[in-house]
Amino acid sequence: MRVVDAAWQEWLSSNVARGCTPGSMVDAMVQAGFADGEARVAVHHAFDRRASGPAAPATVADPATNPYRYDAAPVARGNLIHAADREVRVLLRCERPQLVVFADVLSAAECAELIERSRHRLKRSTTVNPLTGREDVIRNRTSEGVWYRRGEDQLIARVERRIASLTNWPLENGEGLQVLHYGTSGEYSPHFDFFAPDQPGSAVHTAQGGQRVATLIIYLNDVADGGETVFPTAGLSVAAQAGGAVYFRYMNGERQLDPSTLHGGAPVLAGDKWIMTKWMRERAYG
Ligand SMILES: O=C(O)CCC(=O)C(=O)O
Ligand SMILES: [Fe+2]
Repeated sequence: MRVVDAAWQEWLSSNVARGCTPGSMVDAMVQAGFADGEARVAVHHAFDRRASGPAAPATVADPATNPYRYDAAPVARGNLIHAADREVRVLLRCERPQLVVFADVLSAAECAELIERSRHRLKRSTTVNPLTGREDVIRNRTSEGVWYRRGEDQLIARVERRIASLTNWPLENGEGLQVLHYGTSGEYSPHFDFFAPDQPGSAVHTAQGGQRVATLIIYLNDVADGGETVFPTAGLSVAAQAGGAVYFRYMNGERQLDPSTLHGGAPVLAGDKWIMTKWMRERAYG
């Protein structure tokens, strides 16, 4: 008979913090050799502990006074990651900021289908107003987008399962996928994907699912010139190549937010650019 030792306690609290469901945790413990009743009690207590202590407030790290501590990212190690139904190649890993570039997340046919089905649904993109929390159309984000509900159809559901496996983050913690289109000269100036903790408008967005913790941007076409995803603080840019993707993680287990994940979409200099983005939350979303 197994006992809930310190290592299991640690496992329980980190899975509660990651937003796992009680059922999936009980199943995992039973598979590891715990009796069903015992697993249920341990999981129940782990959720109680979280309910009794408020989570530390999220804070933006400061390189001078409070540097970001890089804990282990959930993405698996290795050069090839088995992501549900597809083998995905790793092209580059960066530790500071925590970033991984992938090839072949989507097939050419999947990219083409996602572009075609999005083309007629596009709307001018908005940006969250940090003061009000409302979505505003602003000049520094010249793109058009469409949101897909989670699991909206078979293709979206399959891609979401693949992304959850690739990023090793629960599917339920993901926002709906967003497809974005930039025409020639379209761009998105540098910004953070997390909600600024000190801005009153952020509470509206974090009320459900908590903070954003990581982003996966998938490129749906090859951009003829320009349109890289740029990380100005890190001095890094990722070229848009159909089926490839960039993952970056900006919140650690202590709820620090990494300012070196500042990023944007560089102006498209020739042709157009299509991307699909998955934002991941601390807890179940939607
Ligand atoms: O267009 C890009 O490469 C970046 C897009 C982005 O940062 C976003 O949608 O949040
Ligand atoms: Fe972004």
